[in-house]
Amino acid sequence: MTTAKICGLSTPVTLDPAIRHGASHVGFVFFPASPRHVTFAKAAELAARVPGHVAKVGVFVDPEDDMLEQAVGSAALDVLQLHKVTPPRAAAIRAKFGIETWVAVAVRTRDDLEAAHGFVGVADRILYDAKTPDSAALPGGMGLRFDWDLLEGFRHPLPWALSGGLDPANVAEAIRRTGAELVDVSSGVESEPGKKDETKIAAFLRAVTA
Ligand SMILES: O=C(O)c1ccccc1NCC(=O)[C@H](O)[C@H](O)COP(=O)(O)O
Repeated sequence: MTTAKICGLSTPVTLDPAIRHGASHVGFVFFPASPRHVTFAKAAELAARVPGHVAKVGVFVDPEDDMLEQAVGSAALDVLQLHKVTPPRAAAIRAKFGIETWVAVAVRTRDDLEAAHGFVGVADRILYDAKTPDSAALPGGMGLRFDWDLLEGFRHPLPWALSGGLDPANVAEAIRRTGAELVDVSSGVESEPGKKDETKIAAFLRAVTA
């Protein structure tokens, strides 16, 4: 059965429905340039509402240890999701924190998928996400989708998740075409950047389990 991470939650009024409607993972973004950024205090407040069967994922962009320490300490994170890290850096973070570690691989072409092989032994999961333009302020959360057919026949070296441009209308097809066991969404369940929408969250989670 496919499960889902709702990413970029920043308020109790959207976190609670995500949990109620069946998210397996909830994501908190620790990146000041993001409209979904949460402070350590806010992350602690949100994390306290998350039951044990739902995993708390911290989302980071090439983070310093100090940032990770404060985020892990305040929000009791279950998973570190790392964007823009090299394999040695991911290995160092995983060794230091001893927490399940995901690495985002930005995809535009079939060659981009090959980066996943570099993370064998240093990450627990690869999140295939759409590559954002070099000029973009964010490496994720922009509602961009990559060509799912690129995954066809690809031998995944690690457990993986599908991300990038998913929404309530396309997620069922995405799962059918790629066989993803875990899907991740952010802007596809928002009414505007950074503002999650309970109705869209519910519809997305319904479509995932349908
Ligand atoms: O969501 C953000 O603002 C963000 C900022 C910096 C790094 C990563 C970020 N999001 C990562 C995610 O896991 C998103 O859910 C993923 O990129 C998919 O986003 P979307 O295409 O908007 O569904």
